[in-house]
Amino acid sequence: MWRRVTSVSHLTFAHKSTVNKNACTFKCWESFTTEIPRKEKTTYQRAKTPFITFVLGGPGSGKGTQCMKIVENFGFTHLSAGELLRREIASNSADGIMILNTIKEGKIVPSELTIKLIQKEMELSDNYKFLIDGFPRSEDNRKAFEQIFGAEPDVVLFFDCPEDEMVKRVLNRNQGRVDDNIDTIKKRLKVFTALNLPVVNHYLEKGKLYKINGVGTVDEIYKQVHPVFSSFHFEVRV
Ligand SMILES: Nc1ncnc2c1ncn2[C@@H]1O[C@H](COP(=O)(O)OP(=O)(O)OP(=O)(O)O)[C@@H](O)[C@H]1O
Ligand SMILES: Nc1ccn([C@H]2C[C@H](O)[C@@H](COP(=O)(O)O)O2)c(=O)n1
Ligand SMILES: [Mg+2]
Repeated sequence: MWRRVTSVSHLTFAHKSTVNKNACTFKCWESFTTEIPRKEKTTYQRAKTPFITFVLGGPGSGKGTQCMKIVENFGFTHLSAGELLRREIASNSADGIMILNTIKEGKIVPSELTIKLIQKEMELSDNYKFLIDGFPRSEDNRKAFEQIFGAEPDVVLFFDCPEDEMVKRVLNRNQGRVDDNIDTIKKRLKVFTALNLPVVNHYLEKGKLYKINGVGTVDEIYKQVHPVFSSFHFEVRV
């Protein structure tokens, strides 16, 4: 079952909170068993209504891991903003050096650039269901997306995970990422608290946020994620 929760005090983490105190009255769906309120019977179909899910959470909170399971079960196309940026670095494009330096510093790449990469992938895809992982990372990302796409996400997943667990996972990841070192992780966590939590709160206000407890095994966490999507009516691809 999903219940609407009214307190966001648990979002303050170890840092000084940027959470809006008024957020206490906002809507947020938090799971405690597997039942979930039925959504309106909108049918999502390519060329008519793209179904957009933003996937938020701190570094190492498990966004990419859970996205793989959503793809397997619901046929979404997974677009990781970080992965698109890393691909851009690898392609030696004109922006590559700037992106690399920004990522090394744990900072956020200019919104227009990231959105351009996301938009290109969406246009190349014949799918209509998208997981946009690691985006929006800031209010600037969010506003620029809404302005350029003229659309808001249908669902926002937020993986809520303690910092010590996130640090442990990132340091054990072993994928050769330039930002998986303790100095950059500390910077990424600060940026997450300062810039990403306001985005989380924005979607909390809008009643679009599904807060997932990011602690547990991959399967335990996915048990909270699955009912979010099984409550929607996706049409068979045309
Ligand atoms: N529930 C879990 N328990 C233990 N380890 C996990 C869990 N989920 C993911 N991991 C591992 O933790 C690491 C980080 O996970 P993942 O890459 O999915 O995080 P992320 O949120 O996408 O991070 P980033 O924002 O840095 O890309 C990976 O090595 C992954 O295998
Ligand atoms: N919207 C985004 C997403 C990512 N980045 C940069 C900064 C992140 O630290 C890095 C890695 O992203 P991740 O793979 O952890 O999602 O990519 C950004 O600037 N803007
Ligand atoms: Mg990731």
